[in-house]
Amino acid sequence: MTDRRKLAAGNWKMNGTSAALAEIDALAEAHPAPGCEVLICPPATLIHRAAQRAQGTAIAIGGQDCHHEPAGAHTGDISAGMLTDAGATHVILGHSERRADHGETDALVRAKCEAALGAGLVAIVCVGETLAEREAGRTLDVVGSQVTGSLPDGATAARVVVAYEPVWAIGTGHVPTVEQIGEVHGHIRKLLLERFGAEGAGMRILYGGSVKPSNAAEIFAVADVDGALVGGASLKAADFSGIIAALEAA
Ligand SMILES: O=C(CO)COP(=O)(O)O
Repeated sequence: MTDRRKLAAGNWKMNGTSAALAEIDALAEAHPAPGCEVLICPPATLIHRAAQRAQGTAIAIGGQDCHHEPAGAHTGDISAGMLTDAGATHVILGHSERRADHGETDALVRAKCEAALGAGLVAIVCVGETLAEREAGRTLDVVGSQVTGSLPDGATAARVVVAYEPVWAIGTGHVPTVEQIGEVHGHIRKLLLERFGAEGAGMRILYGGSVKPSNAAEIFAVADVDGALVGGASLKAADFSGIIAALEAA
């Protein structure tokens, strides 16, 4: 058995100003010694202050994207080194919203992942099919090629996490069945094992898409689900707390 430490990751997306930092305080108070890793990825404007607030707590702070180059003429972008400088330890890469809104390809996500690893960050690489792709029976092909194309050769269990987020489940309240989640997570695990061997056995695979306190326990009971990447339900400490509790109990 490979020991994979479970991870509850919150993706605040483009939500939150200064007042939202109080949620981090509340979360830290509710979980002084959680039985899983807890990560909050606030918008870039809050990373530095969030990291300061989280100091001395069990909560890690991450970014939601980084550029693939270390510095240069890239207006509006943020490098991996800037994230670590601001206090981040993790970064989400290749989220479907970035793939859709910013045209991010697997090759670009892979380059970003290399940059993140080079800066000492843990990279959470997102993959997932659209509804049309699922209905066409292409889910495993699509997710498989995203995993293959987005992960760099040097990926290790300690530094790379995969997040399976079906696009049609994000923010919709629609959740795949536990069988569907298990099928995709099992396929991702097989690909990771084939390519990375023991490192692939140790890599965490998170599920994301409409995870709530009410459905978290049944999702966490699925084989090869090592935690969650949570959007809406991570914005309020009370909701995220319920998901953390379900993961601790899993
Ligand atoms: O995209 C997600 C996390 O990255 C999931 O978002 P929701 O939890 O709001 O569906």
